[in-house]
Amino acid sequence: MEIIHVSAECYPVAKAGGLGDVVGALPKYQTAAGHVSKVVLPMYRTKFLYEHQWDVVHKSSAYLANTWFDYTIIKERTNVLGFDLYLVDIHGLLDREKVYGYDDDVERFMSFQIAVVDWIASWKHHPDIIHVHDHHTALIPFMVKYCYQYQHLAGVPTVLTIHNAQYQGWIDWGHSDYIPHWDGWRWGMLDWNNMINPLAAGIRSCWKLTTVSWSYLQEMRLESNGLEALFEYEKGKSVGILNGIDDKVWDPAADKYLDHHFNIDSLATGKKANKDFLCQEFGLDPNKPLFIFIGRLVGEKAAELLPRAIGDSLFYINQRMNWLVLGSGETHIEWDLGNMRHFWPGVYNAKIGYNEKLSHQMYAGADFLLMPSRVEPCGLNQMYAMRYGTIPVVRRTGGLRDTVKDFGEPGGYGICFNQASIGDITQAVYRGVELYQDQRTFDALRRQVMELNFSWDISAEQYLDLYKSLVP
Ligand SMILES: Nc1ncnc2c1ncn2[C@@H]1O[C@H](COP(=O)(O)OP(=O)(O)O[C@H]2O[C@H](CO)[C@@H](O)[C@H](O)[C@H]2O)[C@@H](O)[C@H]1O
Repeated sequence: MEIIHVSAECYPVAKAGGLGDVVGALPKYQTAAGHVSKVVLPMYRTKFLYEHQWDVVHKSSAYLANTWFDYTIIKERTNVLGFDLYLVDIHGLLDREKVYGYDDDVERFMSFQIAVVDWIASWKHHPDIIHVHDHHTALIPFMVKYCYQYQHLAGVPTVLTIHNAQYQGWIDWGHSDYIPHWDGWRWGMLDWNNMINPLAAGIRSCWKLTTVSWSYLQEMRLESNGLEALFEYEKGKSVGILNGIDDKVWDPAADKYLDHHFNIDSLATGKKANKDFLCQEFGLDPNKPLFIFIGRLVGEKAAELLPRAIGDSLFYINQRMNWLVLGSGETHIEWDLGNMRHFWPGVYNAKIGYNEKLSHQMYAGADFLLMPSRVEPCGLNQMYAMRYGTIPVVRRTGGLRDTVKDFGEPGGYGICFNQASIGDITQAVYRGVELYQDQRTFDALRRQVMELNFSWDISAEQYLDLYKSLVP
């Protein structure tokens, strides 16, 4: 089967969060299973671009409204990632250093999608599946169905995976001409609350809709930033498939970012060596349990609760733990978390920014990982943490609910709580501190989480079954 993934991110080419991890891993597993899985993403100016060799495979032009733009498709020469990787170069629009965050993001991702469809439309054959991810690529299912010039692609099955329904890519109706000439009777497929809503258009136009956990699929019908009724309406074509993790990249026995490798047999010494390193680097106490947070500092992750929750847990639990935070996001949260370093020297530290290497070192060296998320479609951090013998402390929501079971329940191994509140977080931290004192139980749980299998093998199979149901 030939599958084309179209995405804004793909690790290690360009990653801003979990989307990059998924698109960097799933195609690898699909290719290993004997399929042709291709990834197409914008050509940003990233390190990966300059460190690899590329061949030009297609050059053409298209319109964005009344503006004619040239695009070039280049392909990585050696298949270094384990699948075919294509980048779309649109000079002046896509060739920037960051993935998102520019004033013209609408124009950037619109022209990217047009170029991708225009390129696929020029092929002599049709791919079996076009698989798009999140709102940046969600207009593609609409375009192949309803844009006159791409009508011959209308029979190609499209799958939309929603990694995060909070962001929908809203476009003003004044820019409806950004979409190549389309069947005007279909305006209702694009509209949601008097705006063009690319995510809503993708949900309506795609053949199958998937989300990255079963629980998130249910939750979206109740809370999805305005699209609740649509998810309810389209439930017949919706499926929840839990993300996996790339167990080659995330392997404590071979992780290229770690100085001290370990496996389940050397868990105690390996974790200690990594923890000692972190504590030394960040001026923390290696004899106390180390709690970490890694992620985007935004409301969805309940990140604005962190300063109070960390402060309260240090105060009320008598500084019987250390904290290390890695993240970037809203400025006031960054500022609060950075500033706290002066109040809690020796037990708290934070690195504000994005740092892939440090994130691996933290999963390896920590005792507990906190995820108090308000919304968590799947969550990868908790799975990475467990693979590195770190106990997850999570709010019961979305994929966190599906992957972590409280150690108080039969067969459980993590710490779970219900509310994204200071009280619930502090209480959960207290349970962690107490658990750490009971070294036998704590060690047994660390072994248990390391043995859990979150590999992509199972989920990749589920995607293939879904594709097969669409291909004649
Ligand atoms: N400052 C920083 N420095 C280094 N690394 C950092 C970092 N901040 C985040 N990361 C990394 O980014 C990834 C975050 O992945 P998540 O899945 O937890 O969240 P995200 O909300 O981005 O993804 C969305 O898509 C994914 C994929 O489907 C869903 O799992 C998730 O629930 C959904 O919100 C992890 O690899 C993490 O280590």
